[in-house]
Amino acid sequence: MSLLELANVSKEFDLGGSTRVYALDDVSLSVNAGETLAIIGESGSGKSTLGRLALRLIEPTRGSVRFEGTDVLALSAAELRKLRAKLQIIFQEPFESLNPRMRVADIIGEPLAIHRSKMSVQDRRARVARVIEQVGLTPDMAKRYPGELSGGQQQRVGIARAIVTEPSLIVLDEPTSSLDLSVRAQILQLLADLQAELGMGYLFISHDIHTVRYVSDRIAVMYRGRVVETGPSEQVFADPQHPYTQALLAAALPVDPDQQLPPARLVGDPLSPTQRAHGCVLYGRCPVGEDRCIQTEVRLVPVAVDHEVACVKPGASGG
Ligand SMILES: Nc1ncnc2c1ncn2[C@@H]1O[C@H](COP(=O)(O)OP(=O)(O)OP(=O)(O)O)[C@@H](O)[C@H]1O
Repeated sequence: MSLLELANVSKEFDLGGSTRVYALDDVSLSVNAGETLAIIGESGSGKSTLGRLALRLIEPTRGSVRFEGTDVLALSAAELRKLRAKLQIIFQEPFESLNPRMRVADIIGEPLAIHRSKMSVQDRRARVARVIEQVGLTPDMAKRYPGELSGGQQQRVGIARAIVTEPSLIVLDEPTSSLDLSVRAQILQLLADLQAELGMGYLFISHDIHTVRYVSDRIAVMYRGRVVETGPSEQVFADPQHPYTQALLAAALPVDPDQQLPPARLVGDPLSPTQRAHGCVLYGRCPVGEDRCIQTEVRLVPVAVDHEVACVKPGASGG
């Protein structure tokens, strides 16, 4: 069974009058235990909206969200609080997400006070000490304040706070993009080690193709609120089918000298977020777009095992 299952989820933000932002448009995806599903796309593609929606920090306009089989949208406030022990989130800016006036041990222990209120003070302390060690912090850091730590150490505190209640899924919203390259690699390694040890599923949001390639088992490529391609990462990287994925990879990865075809490039201007595309969401920017691309709804269709693409001519731009 999937840990997290989003089915036909849309999110529209009302800007007043009749203006709406179509942040997510009919998105379906799932995350299984122990795996990392990476969501990649440029700024404004709907990645953070998706992550927040998975935790019901915001509500979808349409569609369903299930966690371990439970309808998340039907939960009462008390039930939702309980669920948060199993479904955690780590944000991009560690410092902003940590209370500067609390000591590290209290920050990490706070979810236990909320979700494991019957736990004795002694057990709570022991659990916090164990998690501090698991994330690679030293025991003396327990008494410090976030402002006394480096960015990497702060993110380790954020990770410790997220895993202290033994969640089965963590949403990671650009967890390393505010960190230096060397620190970034260490944090990604820590996240991989923790996943191997604890078996958690990760919904990993990133705009960085290199990070995504390193961390993900499966990938969902988003553009303007829609998933345009999804599949096992290795396969999507080796054989991208959607012109947008091809352009994304061509822009970020070194050119293959054996490659005969010119790299895929996007043309024209992107659709405004307040316009909903009826056909392909990339129409107008796509190097191989045709009239039929806007005349019909473009759905995700299988091109290989577990590999789906929302394009009427997959593989066409050959980037
Ligand atoms: N509260 C809101 N009110 C109105 N529009 C919003 C709101 N939150 C997000 N949006 C819009 O929804 C679209 C998707 O935003 P979202 O933050 O999910 O994208 P993103 O892919 O995470 O981008 P980034 O990488 O820049 O964070 C954007 O056009 C954004 O401006």
